[in-house]
Amino acid sequence: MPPTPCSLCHIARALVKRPKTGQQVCKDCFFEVFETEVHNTITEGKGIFERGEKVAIGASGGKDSTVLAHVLSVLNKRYDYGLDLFLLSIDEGITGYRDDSLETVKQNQIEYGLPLKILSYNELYGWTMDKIVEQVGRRNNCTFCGVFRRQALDRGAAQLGVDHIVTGHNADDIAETVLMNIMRGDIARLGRCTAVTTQSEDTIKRSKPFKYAYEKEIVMYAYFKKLTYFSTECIYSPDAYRGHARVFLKDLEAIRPSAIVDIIHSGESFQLEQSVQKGMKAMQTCLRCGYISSNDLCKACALLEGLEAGLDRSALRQTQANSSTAPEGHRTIPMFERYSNIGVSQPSATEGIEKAVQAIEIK
Ligand SMILES: Nc1ncnc2c1ncn2[C@@H]1O[C@H](COP(=O)(O)OP(=O)(O)OP(=O)(O)O)[C@@H](O)[C@H]1O
Repeated sequence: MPPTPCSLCHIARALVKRPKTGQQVCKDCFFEVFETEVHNTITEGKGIFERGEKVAIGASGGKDSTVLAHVLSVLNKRYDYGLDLFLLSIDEGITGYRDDSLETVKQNQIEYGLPLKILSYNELYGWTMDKIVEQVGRRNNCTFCGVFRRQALDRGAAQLGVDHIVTGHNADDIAETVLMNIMRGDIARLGRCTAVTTQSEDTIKRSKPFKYAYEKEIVMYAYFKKLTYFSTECIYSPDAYRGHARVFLKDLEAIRPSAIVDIIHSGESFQLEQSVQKGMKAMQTCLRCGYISSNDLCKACALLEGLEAGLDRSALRQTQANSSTAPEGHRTIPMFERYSNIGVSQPSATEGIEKAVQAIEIK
């Protein structure tokens, strides 16, 4: 049988069947179409970047963020976005996992010529995930890790003086999140989980340029480009609830590959009713560390208090009666400095409270 020609250039031999569209394409056309789709996500509407912006790529050493670092470097040059790119890695303190993947990031730093900053949970919170798992067990550890990482990325970005963080969340991740938010009835998160860029008051802008990139295509891209990435799963138990959504999504994808993008489109079409929006809490700054929070204590400080008190589950159930200072001898996260490198002063905790009060005041 003669070889199938590429359905895009019609010249070279088709070597891959695109998981997203079923098109049979040659390697070069696959690279081009993959990169162009990411470029389209980046430039759609008024675009996610501004010229001259300093952008931190959340780099875990895994396939998604490695491909993101590579593709962003390529597109930044090809389309002259004018971005100043950095790699930002969070060391969660997971022996035999993150220490190995960080070695991959260090290699990427050399390959892509991008400056790298590594910030650890240990220096920020005084805890490693190894220590946390020792105390709380494996069951709830993903909650701690997710909350701590989110804040650690913001703090790392502030230290780098960047205004924008991009992560390698892909189409599969986003479709899973839509499903999870529906299953949990988390309407507020459902309303914002499909946005390419999110930014609330006084938080660093975050974007997901791989919003429409299928995980399978990211793996194919990394494989054909021979990129160096770390492919081991986290050694601690995965998020069980997300695991169910993932299995369900993979089953749907096997029957109908467009299921992933269809679920994202469904998520995009949800609109929050005004009554839901009104019920959402105003933001203030955490009384213990100054990080943006909808309660007196941010989630990370509430979790730390739980850890310090030797409890495992108390933390997410924040009480409004929290004290404003850490108990004696207990660790406080260094005060959050949103603008540490660019000389703009950060609002004080009281200013944060005043702002929150103003936000809910009926005038
Ligand atoms: N330790 C970390 N340091 C910096 N960024 C991270 C870290 N962990 C995750 N991220 C960012 O969050 C994104 C989603 O993380 P997730 O834990 O879902 O990993 P993933 O889907 O396996 O991604 P990857 O293949 O990049 O590890 C990553 O692509 C990366 O941009």
